[in-house]
Amino acid sequence: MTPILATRDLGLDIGGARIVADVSLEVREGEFVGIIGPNGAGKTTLFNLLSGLAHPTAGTVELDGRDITGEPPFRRTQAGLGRTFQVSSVFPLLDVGENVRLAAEARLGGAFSLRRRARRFRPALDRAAWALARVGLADRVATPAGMLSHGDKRKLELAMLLAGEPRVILLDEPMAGVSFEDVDDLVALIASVHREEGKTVLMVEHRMEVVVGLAERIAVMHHGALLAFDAPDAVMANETVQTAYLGEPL
Ligand SMILES: Nc1ncnc2c1ncn2[C@@H]1O[C@H](COP(=O)(O)OP(=O)(O)OP(=O)(O)O)[C@@H](O)[C@H]1O
Repeated sequence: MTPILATRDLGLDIGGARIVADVSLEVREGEFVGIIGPNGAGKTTLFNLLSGLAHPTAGTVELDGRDITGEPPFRRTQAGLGRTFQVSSVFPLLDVGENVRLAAEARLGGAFSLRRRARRFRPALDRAAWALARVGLADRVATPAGMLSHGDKRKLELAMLLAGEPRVILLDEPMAGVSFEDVDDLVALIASVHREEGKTVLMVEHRMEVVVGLAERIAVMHHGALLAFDAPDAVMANETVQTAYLGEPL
């Protein structure tokens, strides 16, 4: 079966430095892939290459078997590739509902408009309402996004992503900055989005215990290269991976 997302010998050199090197991976439709690796391993850069924010100096990116390497980010979003960022990307002064509506409108191809009358763009509103309910924020619709807790901001970002109806979602450290007591809640939400909405998920996450609990396969990056890409048990038993982490417990 054609992988839903694939990279072939993907590489990025900047000023002679090898940031991403020869990364070839195939992700199956509906799969949950965790991406781990030490700071500076190239995980976010890989996401930038997948989402079109960075252009590779070698190799290709394919979505549904189609080469999208030369396509800009918005075309990839329209083709079903959505992502979140390591740093929260909500509009803090807009309320929760407006944040999600703008995300839904962007996907439906409407021009951004905060003043658009509701009835003129019903589909975006409906989709936004569905996405907010899906992440459990329906009762916060009128709250300015900047006033949400970190955990709820992450849920809002997930709602903004879901409003765009992606088939593949790239989550860049979705638990970053979230307080300890909110992590379980967010992990459960991400797991249910994967399971119940049938989304293909790639998630960068530092905490190994979180990745192992969610991912069907784990990609380990080190110095820009893919060190291993396998089931969690196999990755944890992999000597090269253990050596790369210099004895850090995985
Ligand atoms: N545009 C750029 N110019 C120069 N160096 C860059 C650029 N983008 C990334 N790098 C470098 O490439 C390396 C990989 O960065 P990247 O942010 O992808 O790592 P990461 O695995 O996501 O790290 P972290 O876990 O800290 O977020 C880092 O050393 C970074 O400084």
